[in-house]
Amino acid sequence: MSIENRLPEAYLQRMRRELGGEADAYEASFCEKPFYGIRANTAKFRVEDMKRTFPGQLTPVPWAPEGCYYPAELRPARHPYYYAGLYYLQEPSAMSPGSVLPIVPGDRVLDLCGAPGGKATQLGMRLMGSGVLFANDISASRAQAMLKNIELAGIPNVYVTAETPEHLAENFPEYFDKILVDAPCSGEGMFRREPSMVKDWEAKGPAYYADIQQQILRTAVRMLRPGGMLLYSTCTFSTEEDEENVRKLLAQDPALSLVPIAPRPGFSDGKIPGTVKLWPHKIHGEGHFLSLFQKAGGSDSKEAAASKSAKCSASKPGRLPEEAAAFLARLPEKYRKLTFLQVKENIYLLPEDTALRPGLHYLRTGLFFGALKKEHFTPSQALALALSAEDFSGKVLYPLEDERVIRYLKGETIDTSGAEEDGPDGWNLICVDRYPLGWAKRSKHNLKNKYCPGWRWQ
Ligand SMILES: C[S@@+](CC[C@H](N)C(=O)[O-])C[C@H]1O[C@@H](n2cnc3c(N)ncnc32)[C@H](O)[C@@H]1O
Repeated sequence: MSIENRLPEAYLQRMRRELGGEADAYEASFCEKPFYGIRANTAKFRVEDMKRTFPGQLTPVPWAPEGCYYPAELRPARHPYYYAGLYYLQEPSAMSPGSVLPIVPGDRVLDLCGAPGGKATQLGMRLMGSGVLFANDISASRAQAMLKNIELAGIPNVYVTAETPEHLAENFPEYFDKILVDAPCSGEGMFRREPSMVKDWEAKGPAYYADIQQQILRTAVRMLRPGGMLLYSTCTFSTEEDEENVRKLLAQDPALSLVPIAPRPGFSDGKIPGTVKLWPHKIHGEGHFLSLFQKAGGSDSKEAAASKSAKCSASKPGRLPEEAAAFLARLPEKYRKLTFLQVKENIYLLPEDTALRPGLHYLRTGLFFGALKKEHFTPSQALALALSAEDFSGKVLYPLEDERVIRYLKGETIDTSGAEEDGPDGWNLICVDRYPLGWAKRSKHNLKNKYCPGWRWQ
């Protein structure tokens, strides 16, 4: 199909005007096939191990140290390591915002427009279990999809909410150290990969999104602590949505300054120095825009922000029911010292920052530890993926090539009679190599499958 038939006339005219001598290269990029990206979950799995898993098949994404390209025929989602949450499949350019925002363990991080969670899982992994990730999306159904990705990635220190930015801001004034606003946009950078975005562009256009983005950004800034940093990204090229929004935000809030993003291979300058554009005709990836801000006044420390919000923290919990307490006693100390929250039969282990606020729509409050049914405790799928094999004494380690790995992922009961891994009855963590997949309950010579039914290998 010709480029004129694929893209709206008004869009083509604008791009030809703006890109000048590069317009032909931009249009020619629509003949290329999309690029596929895989990002190591470095909280569990090193990039070198990922490369060894797919020998000779992965090549580095130049701007994202944890990212690689893979050939379409590889199908890494049909591999048991995918079910162990060891990597995430992500469009290569979409790896840039989560890699540029300078997250350090211990940070309070907000991903305000987070679903389906590509960047949220990246931010969460960079926290390495310390600090807290708030993963939010205005849409509850999209936030639900994000929750699954976060659980699969094994991120324990997380709150997942489905909230308006305004409602969050009322509850978390100047609370976060780092905020990502990966805003809804007109999607021009995705036209090659997702032609359906073209229809949305024709129906709404950049101006519609620019207003929403400005509103989201202003609200996000209210939640940024003095000294904190905010990354604003879109997957569009329109100046109205990108640089104009940067200018408006800087003009309306004197406390904000633009932090120049350090050059990386593949990064081109935006129209404002220090901002970044990724262009599909210059890189192997789709279009993106990035800008980084800092709020003045870093003297207001994290501790001060903590005391400001301490009055809203969770109330002191009661005692854990006996079976759940016995199970918790088998976990490492870092889990045992967490505050727990029981909501009906479900028990959650709250991040050190017990940032619960009444009236917010939480889909997840911390690590889902497990459920109690008639006093009996069942550990959760999320807990299995947050643990490492060393964290739990009762476990079965199957090598990758063992056919029982796929049988376990399909939900089958595994007969262990005569097998050397027979052990005491009770809960066992089933692992592929040394990476947890889920739970099974051993009874005599059977491992009764407790793998989450919705997650099964199809
Ligand atoms: C570009 S997508 C985010 C992609 C996501 N960051 C990722 O990497 O997977 C934008 C998201 O913003 C959400 N959204 C739209 N309007 C919003 C608003 N006013 N506040 C918060 N999120 C919003 C949409 O539901 C959508 O999931």
